[in-house]
Amino acid sequence: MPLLPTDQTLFDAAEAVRAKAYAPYSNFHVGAAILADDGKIYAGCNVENAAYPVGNCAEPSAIAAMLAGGGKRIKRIYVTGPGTTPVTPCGGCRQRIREFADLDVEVISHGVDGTPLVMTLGDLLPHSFGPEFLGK
Ligand SMILES: O=c1ccn([C@H]2C[C@H](O)[C@@H](CO)O2)c(=O)[nH]1
Ligand SMILES: [Zn+2]
Repeated sequence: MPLLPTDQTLFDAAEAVRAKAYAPYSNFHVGAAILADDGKIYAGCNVENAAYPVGNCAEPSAIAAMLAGGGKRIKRIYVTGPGTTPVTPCGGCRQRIREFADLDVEVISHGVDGTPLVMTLGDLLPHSFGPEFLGK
């Protein structure tokens, strides 16, 4: 199946930033593109480090870009990676997305050549802990 047509712009943004990923250690380049509540698209890539554990994923880069650019909430997020297998956010990133998205927000993942996998944040992170537990 081809891309969901209305998501072409988000996919293109994820792919454009994926080309800028700094991933010399894994050679696994990831891009993330957020459609935010302000209607803008914010993108980020993974940034690895010689001290492996301090590298970061694409999703927090995109979240940081959103906040820096004035967006506050994630309305939709696209994650792209190499190959044909959808790249779903890692566990830590699911929690990071949780901070800024409602549980019905769709997280769309796929490799550049693959079929999109559309899941809600609630599907990806069931029974989750979030800001409302702390009164936010
Ligand atoms: O959803 C994901 C999964 C992995 N990575 C990155 C982390 C690391 O740089 C590389 C290999 O795990 O891919 C992301 O950016 N996002
Ligand atoms: Zn991650």
